[in-house]
Amino acid sequence: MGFDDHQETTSVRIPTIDFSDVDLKAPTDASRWNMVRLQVWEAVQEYGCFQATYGDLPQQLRQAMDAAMEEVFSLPVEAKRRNVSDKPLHGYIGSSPVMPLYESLGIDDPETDHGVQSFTNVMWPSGHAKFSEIVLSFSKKLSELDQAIRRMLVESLGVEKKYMEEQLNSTCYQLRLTHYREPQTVQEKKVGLKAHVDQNTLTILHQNHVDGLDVQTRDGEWISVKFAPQCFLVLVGESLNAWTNGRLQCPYHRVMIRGHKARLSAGLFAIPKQGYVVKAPKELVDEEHPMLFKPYDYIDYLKLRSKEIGKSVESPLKAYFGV
Ligand SMILES: O=C(O)CCC(=O)C(=O)O
Ligand SMILES: [Fe+2]
Repeated sequence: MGFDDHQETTSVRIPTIDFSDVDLKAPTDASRWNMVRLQVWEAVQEYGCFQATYGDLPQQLRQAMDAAMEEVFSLPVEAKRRNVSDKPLHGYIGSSPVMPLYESLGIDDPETDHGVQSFTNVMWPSGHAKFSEIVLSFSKKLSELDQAIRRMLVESLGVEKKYMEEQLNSTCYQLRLTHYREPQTVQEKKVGLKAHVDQNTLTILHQNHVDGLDVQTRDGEWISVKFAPQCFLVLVGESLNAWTNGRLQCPYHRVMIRGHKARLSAGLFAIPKQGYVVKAPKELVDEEHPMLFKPYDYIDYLKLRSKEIGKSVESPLKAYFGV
């Protein structure tokens, strides 16, 4: 599982859930909210992911985001290297010998003016208001979807009275922009991004028109995700797997570049805040569900992981913090 980057994919489809008529901020139609909540709950238990149809984020904004990504990735590498962060793995990543097609940039706090401005000013010292505006609107919309999905999950676990605030306030965001250039030679490996589980809480991914993301099922089969036009892919990460004491899957996924077109993706990552210790509520630990992980500091975990980038470990969180 997880290690074999060349195994064939199957035609099973991961579920698509329609958020279009769901009132995300203050649900007025409880029956619609509850119905979608159930679909979300079933999908994350079985697959740890689903596609979300989310018309509140207009197609135009997605296209603007694609154009903005093209523009930022076409900057000289010296400019991109100025994207640094004090958090491990949060800045520019590129020119890796094991993943030659992969290049990514990270924007911390992308749903705030301040976060976006700092990134934009680093990339374009004389400013780029249009870029900032697109990234900010895009991230704000996706963060609303993230909050609604996590509210649904906490309610489904039945711990909303005591832990809703904690769960929703435990995270900050990063927007990670990724460019996978087209393979230039037949010898060049087609692995865009090696199989991995996300370490953060929840990830919501957008891509340009080029597919390439594969997700692994519990049985070890790879599903090729065919993004529908209005869809985003929502993925559970290890921190949410740990917080729910293993009730949700956090699936392995990878990117394979199969054609001759560059792929772009923008993922909103909900990430445990600095200093937050990930620990399952005691209500989610019992005889039937013994505690799976020791409480851990997310940033400490990232530091450990960043030392072994490119290495495959089957259950990395378990290896470090398994009980
Ligand atoms: O580019 C993608 O679609 C996936 C990116 C991803 O899995 C990651 O950055 O963790
Ligand atoms: Fe990922």
